[in-house]
Amino acid sequence: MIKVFNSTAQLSRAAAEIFVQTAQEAVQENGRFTVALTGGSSPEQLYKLLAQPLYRDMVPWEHTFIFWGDERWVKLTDDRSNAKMAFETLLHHVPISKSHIFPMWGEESPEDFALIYEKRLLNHFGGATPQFDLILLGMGDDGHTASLFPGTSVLQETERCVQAYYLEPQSMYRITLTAPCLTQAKKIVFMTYGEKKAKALYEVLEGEQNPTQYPSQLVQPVHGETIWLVDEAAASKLSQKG
Ligand SMILES: O=C(O)[C@H](O)[C@@H](O)[C@H](O)[C@H](O)COP(=O)(O)O
Repeated sequence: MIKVFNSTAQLSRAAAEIFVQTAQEAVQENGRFTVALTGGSSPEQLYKLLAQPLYRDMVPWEHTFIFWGDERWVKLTDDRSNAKMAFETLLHHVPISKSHIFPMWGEESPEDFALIYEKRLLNHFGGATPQFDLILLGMGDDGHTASLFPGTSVLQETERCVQAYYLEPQSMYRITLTAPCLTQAKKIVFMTYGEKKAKALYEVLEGEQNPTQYPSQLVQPVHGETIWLVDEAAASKLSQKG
């Protein structure tokens, strides 16, 4: 499903409403809400909205569990950290227990921590395949999502749920949920806006199947649904506009 908005404010409000509704339904059905946050700049408005009383007071934070879809392998105090951004815009401002928040970073090596995070996920899901109630994602102007970047070997992963690898172009380690893990989600929401994303969004949604070049194409939920929240600029090359 693709929803096109004429402003990022409207797009972020729609994302906040989906977050609240999904959280309430998950807690009603299963007693808890497990969500993976995205990094980058696209979700910042959403996180700030969720920290405002209007939305904050509708989320069952005491039954909410926060993971991440990916992370840059930098300290949590580093401005490039996805977790730092989420704490500053959202998590420091809502009544959620620190024991319910699982930053995707540790003192171990990135490869060792990927194994630790994977075990943490499996424990959270009782040893079964992790199935998030909601995964928030962004998309880069090259069509990457989470830290699934074009042409990287992590795109071929079929078993592991979490992988860490050195991303040459950015000269940094990245750690990410893999495609097999993302596709198990019950609901995936992409937030993508800006003219710079238009070509990649067209290629991902309407172009040839080419997930190595456009990794966002890998995110096809097995059981769940994908909702693309986009603005008019990003949707400018699409024929089908929701
Ligand atoms: O760690 C990250 O950078 C994100 O997880 C990444 O996948 C992001 O969602 C896209 O790069 C889009 O980034 P923007 O929202 O800043 O355009």
